[in-house]
Amino acid sequence: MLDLDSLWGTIKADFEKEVAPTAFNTWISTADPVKLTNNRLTIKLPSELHRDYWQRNLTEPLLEFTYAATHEDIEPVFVVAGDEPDVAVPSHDDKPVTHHVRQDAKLNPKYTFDTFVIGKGNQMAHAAALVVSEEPGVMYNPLFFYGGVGLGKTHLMHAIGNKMLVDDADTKIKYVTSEAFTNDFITAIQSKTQEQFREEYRNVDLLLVDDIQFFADKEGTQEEFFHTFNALYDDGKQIVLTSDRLPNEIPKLQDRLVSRFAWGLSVDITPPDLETRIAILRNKANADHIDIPDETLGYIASHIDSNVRELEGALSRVHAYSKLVHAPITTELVANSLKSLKLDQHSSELTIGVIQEKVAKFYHVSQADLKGKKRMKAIVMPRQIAMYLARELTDSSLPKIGNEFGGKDHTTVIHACDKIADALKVNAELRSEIETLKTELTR
Ligand SMILES: Nc1ncnc2c1ncn2[C@@H]1O[C@H](COP(=O)(O)OP(=O)(O)OP(=O)(O)O)[C@@H](O)[C@H]1O
Repeated sequence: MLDLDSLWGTIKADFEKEVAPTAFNTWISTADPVKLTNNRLTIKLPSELHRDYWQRNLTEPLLEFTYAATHEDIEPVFVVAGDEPDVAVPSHDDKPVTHHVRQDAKLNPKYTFDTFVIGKGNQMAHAAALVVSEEPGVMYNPLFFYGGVGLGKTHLMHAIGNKMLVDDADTKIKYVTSEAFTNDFITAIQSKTQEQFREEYRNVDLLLVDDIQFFADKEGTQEEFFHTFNALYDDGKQIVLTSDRLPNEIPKLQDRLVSRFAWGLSVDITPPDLETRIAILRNKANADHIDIPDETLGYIASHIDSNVRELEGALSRVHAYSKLVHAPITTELVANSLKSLKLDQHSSELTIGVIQEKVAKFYHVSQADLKGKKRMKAIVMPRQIAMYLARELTDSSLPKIGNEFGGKDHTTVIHACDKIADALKVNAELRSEIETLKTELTR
């Protein structure tokens, strides 16, 4: 995330291109960004009139510009100079304790239970999250969410934290991705501040670690995490983890971690069905004040069935497009612009069969061999490449991919993907072959 000054510099430059010079001097130059915390950007304005103007006319472009600069949803908070005690930039000494806590937590305020749409694929995960937020450290510890990308694992994780903060603003929460944990740990070693690191990670009521599949292969980090886990667990503190797969499917994850993760509850999230996708779109449209008929929401939802992130992106593009062409959103408008709205890139157009055909031809093997059981290298490698590409380029689940390769188990697919991912790191020739295949397949 950019710092406040750089972010504001980018926003101002964007506004400068967008509005007339007089308007720029009147409204933009007089605005003073005072803080950026928890995805809330506080902007101090000289008068009520300025605030009204920003709220009515400048919020929409501001949201667009902040999103373009940060790839995050930043909520603007407008305060009028002199009105608001919170306006002054607090010195480190007078910051309320809760600010430290919230800032550390780095929770997205929009990821709450209220904004989460419950459907068949996430019902169980939602229920478990709710229980944990009400009675942390008691029932399901650790709580482990797993499933494909963009299906709401992070959202639910933050919802637990946000709920706990509502119940008690002093709750100490730490949210990190496994990569951030690893980086913090390495920095601590380099700067000899391990004590501080431990203090920071073990002195919390709730620890949220996202995407722990990236702990694979990281021996030292796993060791440290093991001790962090034990310290928190023994203290009755809640731990919530997410991953794209079950702990025992994460390669090179120490057995003692796998077994500890199994102490609590592991629950998967699967892609939403059509009704849930429509409900998610409806919620998002309402939240963002986008005027769109139900029929059109249904139309979009039927085109995007991969994940919720894609779904939200599609709605934003449709919204931006309707503003660009100064036309209300209708099914006709969307249907006529499928290409420019990137809604026709339905990933199911690229089937696993097509990938198999292309890979077989490229490596001079038969498609039947790719689906078969032969173990010689000349066949195993193309088979693994085809599985890898199926995982990368389609939205098919692991079991579905396994199925299309002659009924193989999903762990075989995971193994193949990991093998190729590892080989790609060291094998330049393979990198170029896969690039060529990808280009041909996505053309
Ligand atoms: N059921 C839902 N209701 C409302 N919004 C949802 C739901 N599921 C996901 N989303 C939204 O979809 C987007 C992607 O979700 P999220 O980041 O939680 O996915 P994820 O499973 O953590 O993916 P990744 O593995 O890529 O990190 C977020 O904006 C989130 O708010």
